[in-house]
Amino acid sequence: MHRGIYPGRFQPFHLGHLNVVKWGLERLDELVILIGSAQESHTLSNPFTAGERIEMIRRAMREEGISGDRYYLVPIPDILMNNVWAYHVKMYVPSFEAVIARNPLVLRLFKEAGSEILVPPSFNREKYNSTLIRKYMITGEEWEGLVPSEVSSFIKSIKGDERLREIVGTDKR
Ligand SMILES: Nc1ncnc2c1ncn2[C@@H]1O[C@H](COP(=O)(O)OP(=O)(O)OP(=O)(O)O)[C@@H](O)[C@H]1O
Ligand SMILES: NC(=O)c1ccc[n+]([C@@H]2O[C@H](COP(=O)(O)O)[C@@H](O)[C@H]2O)c1
Repeated sequence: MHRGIYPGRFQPFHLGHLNVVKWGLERLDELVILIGSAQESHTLSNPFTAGERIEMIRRAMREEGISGDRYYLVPIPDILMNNVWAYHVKMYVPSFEAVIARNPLVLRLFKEAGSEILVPPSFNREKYNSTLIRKYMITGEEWEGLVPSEVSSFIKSIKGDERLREIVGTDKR
């Protein structure tokens, strides 16, 4: 069994993330999708709760035909000590050998903790990045095509784009 973890904030989960998951599952038997900053929600950088992120990712996996036997979803709150974060993560997830990331801090911390490092390619990063998607939700530009369709319908069902506009004060109601 070759298992890996894929940490991210997934605010929201987009098509770049989905491509990374598929890339990871071609190389690993199982993937733990680690929902980081799980304590965060209702802010400009982190509008969605951990529970909402779990739901959007599960729907995206189902839409893509990825079996629940191949992945876990584990939310983990941040801690104040980077030096022990990799060990903190190990306490909450099934045992793993590999880490998938492009985030330099995440790569550094797991390299120091002795994990195997897998760096995926950048999948259309200029389009597929959550900061841009959150910006489009605020300005009203088309963001729906940048996320799996199950993610856009879920976000609309919870009025997530409206929440973001209210948080930044651009919603005029
Ligand atoms: N389009 C992409 N292609 C490949 N890797 C990606 C892509 N987008 C994000 N990643 C990687 O996935 C991991 C989790 O990403 P994260 O949840 O921070 O998304 P993000 O789009 O970078 O979000 P934000 O803009 O809010 O920081 C990180 O290692 C990040 O580098
Ligand atoms: N000290 C810590 O708690 C610590 C350290 C490094 C990364 N993380 C988390 O890992 C996740 C990494 O994901 P991103 O690549 O989306 O930033 C984030 O949620 C980040 O906060 C936490």
